[in-house]
Amino acid sequence: MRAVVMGAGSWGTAIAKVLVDAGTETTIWARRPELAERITHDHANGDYLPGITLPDGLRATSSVVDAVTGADVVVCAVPSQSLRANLTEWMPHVADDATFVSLAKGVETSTLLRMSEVIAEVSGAPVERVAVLSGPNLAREIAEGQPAATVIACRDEHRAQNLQQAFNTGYFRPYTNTDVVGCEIGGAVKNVIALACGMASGVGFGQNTLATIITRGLAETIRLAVAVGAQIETLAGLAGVGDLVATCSSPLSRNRTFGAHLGQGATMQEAQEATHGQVAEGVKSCSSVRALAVKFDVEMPLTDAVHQVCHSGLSVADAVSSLLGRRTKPEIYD
Ligand SMILES: NC(=O)c1ccc[n+]([C@@H]2O[C@H](COP(=O)([O-])OP(=O)(O)OC[C@H]3O[C@@H](n4cnc5c(N)ncnc54)[C@H](O)[C@@H]3O)[C@@H](O)[C@H]2O)c1
Ligand SMILES: O=P(O)(O)OC[C@H](O)CO
Repeated sequence: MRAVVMGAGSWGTAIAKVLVDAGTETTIWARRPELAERITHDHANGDYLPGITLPDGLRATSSVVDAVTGADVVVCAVPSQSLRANLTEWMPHVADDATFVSLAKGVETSTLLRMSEVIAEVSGAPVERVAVLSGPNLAREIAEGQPAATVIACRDEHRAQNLQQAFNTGYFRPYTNTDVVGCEIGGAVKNVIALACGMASGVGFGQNTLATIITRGLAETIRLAVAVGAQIETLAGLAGVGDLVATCSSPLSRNRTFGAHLGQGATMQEAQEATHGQVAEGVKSCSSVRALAVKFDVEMPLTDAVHQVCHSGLSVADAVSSLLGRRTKPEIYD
């Protein structure tokens, strides 16, 4: 199996290292030629993963044709909102029977499509050739070889099992799942909930508040996921609660960090600047997740609040008051 990782940011680079460590022949595509050079010659990607030594076996290129030609597995490692444009550019060079793996955690704002749906639409591939990799996987920890597990979801179980072998190392353990919808909704919504946790910690609230946001965030994630067609068990797994806890708790999370700046009183622009323009997917996906909730008639108060803070100028303090001022209700309802 020959894999190509399209995108040499934090997660693309870490997952390319995983693939090589798993014994899979791997190329990584970087947009900038100088970055491809550095990965090839210095075995480093200091912009995204400073201090990490990449394996000698990892080949890097900035040529799309060179990267994609002959690849059996195309790993899509660019941000959600730019996946469509990037993939459109790559497609003329992708093999007819290639398998796609999406790493992106988001919902397209212009169409409300999940990333696997965007890939199927742009590539014309049947959904059985599109997989998703998602779990509690902060790139830096994986690149350091810290133990973690993930989920590889594909409607074609046999394809998921082949991918499982291609990504399996002594420190990175993939489980298979056929519930692509559950994994994708879990991955997209946890970024929004991590923004809320960041806001709370930025304000100075403690663990009770964070646990409340994580738990109620999981409740609204499950409501949406099930409405869209997911299995509830998936949300109790690595791509649901696992990723939610990791992202909401870790200072390494870009979404949580972005939210923390807002909680400390920064404007959106100041938060962007403070996080050096790094991609916090939830900032855009809170709009598309909220729109999906409206479409499926699902109540998502935390997502609503994050959306209003990020896009309607609501202050974090007013968002807190409005969340706590809602009518009281049972913990469990449909
Ligand atoms: N970083 C993590 O810990 C992590 C872990 C799991 C999943 N993810 C998900 O993986 C996806 C990629 O994340 P990442 O951390 O590698 O992001 P990143 O910002 O570190 O890197 C993004 C890569 O995409 C490239 N790119 C191509 N077109 C782009 C465009 N139009 N705008 C911006 N970048 C463009 C960039 O050059 C860069 O190489 C995201 O959806 C993220 O949610 C990230
Ligand atoms: O840094 P974040 O917030 O994009 O989160 C990274 C990963 O998705 C964690 O699994």
